[in-house]
Amino acid sequence: MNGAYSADQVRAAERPALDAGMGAVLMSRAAFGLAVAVQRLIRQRRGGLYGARAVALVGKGNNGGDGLWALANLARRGVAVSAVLVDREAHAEGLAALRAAGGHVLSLPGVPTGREYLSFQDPQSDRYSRPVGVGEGVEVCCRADVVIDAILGTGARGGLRGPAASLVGALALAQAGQDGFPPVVACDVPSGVDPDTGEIHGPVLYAELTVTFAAAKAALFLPPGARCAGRVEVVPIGVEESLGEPVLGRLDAGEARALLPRPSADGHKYTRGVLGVVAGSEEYPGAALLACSAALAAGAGMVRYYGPASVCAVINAVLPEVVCHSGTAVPEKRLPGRVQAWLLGSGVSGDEQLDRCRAALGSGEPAVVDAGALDLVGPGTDRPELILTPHAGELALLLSRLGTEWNREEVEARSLAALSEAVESTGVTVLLKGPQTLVRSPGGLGYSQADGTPWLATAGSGDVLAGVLGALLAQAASAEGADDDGRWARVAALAAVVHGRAGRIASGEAAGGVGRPLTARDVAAAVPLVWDDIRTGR
Ligand SMILES: NC(=O)C1=CN([C@@H]2O[C@H](COP(=O)(O)OP(=O)(O)OC[C@H]3O[C@@H](n4cnc5c(N)ncnc54)[C@H](OP(=O)(O)O)[C@@H]3O)[C@@H](O)[C@H]2O)[C@@H](O)CC1
Ligand SMILES: [K+]
Repeated sequence: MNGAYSADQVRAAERPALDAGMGAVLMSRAAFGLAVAVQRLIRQRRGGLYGARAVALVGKGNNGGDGLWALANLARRGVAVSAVLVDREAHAEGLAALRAAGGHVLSLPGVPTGREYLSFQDPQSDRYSRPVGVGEGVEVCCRADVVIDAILGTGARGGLRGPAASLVGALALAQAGQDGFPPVVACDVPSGVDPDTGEIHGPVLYAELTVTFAAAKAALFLPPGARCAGRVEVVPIGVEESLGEPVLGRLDAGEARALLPRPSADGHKYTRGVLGVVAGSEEYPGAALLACSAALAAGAGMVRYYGPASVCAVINAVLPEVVCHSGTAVPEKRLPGRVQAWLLGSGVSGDEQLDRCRAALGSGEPAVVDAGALDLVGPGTDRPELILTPHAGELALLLSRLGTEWNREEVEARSLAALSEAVESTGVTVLLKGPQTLVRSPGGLGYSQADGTPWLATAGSGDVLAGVLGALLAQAASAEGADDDGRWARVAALAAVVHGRAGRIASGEAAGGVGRPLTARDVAAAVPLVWDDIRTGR
């Protein structure tokens, strides 16, 4: 499985090698991997390295050291390279290597440029670094073929400060406003992003590629930081065996393939999982239709629908496979018919549907709790088999109801903290919808999935996800074994994979296209194709 690790975990894994005096070896492996990735990018853009220009923004620590060594490597291959020093110190050996390879050294205002600075780095040198203002720093970057962001890595605490913040702030404006801004390659993590939480404090550059060492850092899996990271490439540096368990997992195609349910030869519709759906309302019948079609498409053995007679009529006109029950819920009584799992809340409104949701929740089976039913889950519920599926705004409302004031923007800015608080307060599993879908349950590993496409942000898409998750939950609940702490989070992560991939199929991206608009119905229709698509392991 792909996993993401905290800065402390990576530091601990590096410790034995550092104690054995291998720090320089680790850095040379990291810098070499970074240089190779940058060369590849330059070749894609210009065909060759000759005449190309690379600039690195260089901080005071080892992240800056990686950038300096990578520039030295690029200089030896004919690339014209410059380092822009943004702090009062720089990695001494890296700086010496860059100078020896013929690289230029520029420093920002507030960064010493005179002999006292150089004497700290290189007592023999009579060369001064050239002072540049923020404006010239921006121009130098804009003329480059690639900008390497090597200001802060796993040693970052808080956002960029001082000269670095001024330069990155100005570059971020240029990047936002200028089509021809060169691609940015982030060294280990985008500077300004907290490596453990993905939170962004202050200015930050959007990278096309992040080259990260030993393993992905948690920030590369967590919004909003992950959105600044672009594509992520992991460069092994020889400490990977010591990393231990990741803090966040990501199901890859192979694992998703192994987890996707398949019917057994002697199975029947009941052993394949019966899903009870309380969704939609007279006001929003479409949510019920989408949820039921997605559940059928994701392989539920049978779908029972519970709701108003008018919605039952709509469903049966389009989906004759669904067994509909229009009776109202009697307090304290089970809804009729056996099910292995529930999908509750998508598009529900009115007391009748909420009573049905309450009755279903009281029955003890696992359930997807979406939209209108989220209000039914309170503090200390302590049922990991309930999977809540809020978006950022709904999670903010849930947390506020549980006792801490949050708004949507705060959830988006601190998504891991928000998710963790919801899980800890309620004791249920939570799937936070978004470009990176985050999942956590009270026990076991959390997940971050990024399988979809921006085209999925369309009305009804959440109802389809809820239907897929409901069907997978019913199938997981009726399957033998796999009764471990992590099963609920794993099912939720798998649903995110299926939904995301169905979106990429419906948008044409899975077949190599550039993407096209889709409807939630298109996504539901593409769900069964995921079983084939995932077999190719792409
Ligand atoms: N260890 C190894 O063997 C290997 C490490 N590798 C590489 O090293 C990177 C980690 O290096 P690192 O530990 O030197 O930290 P790094 O991120 O460069 O920060 C440096 C200093 O910046 C400062 N600082 C902090 N926050 C700040 C802020 N907001 N604004 C301004 N300054 C701030 C803070 O100093 P302080 O301010 O506390 O004096 C901090 O000490 C890692 O990401 C990878 O790229 C690879 O080569 C593989 C081998
Ligand atoms: K960086």
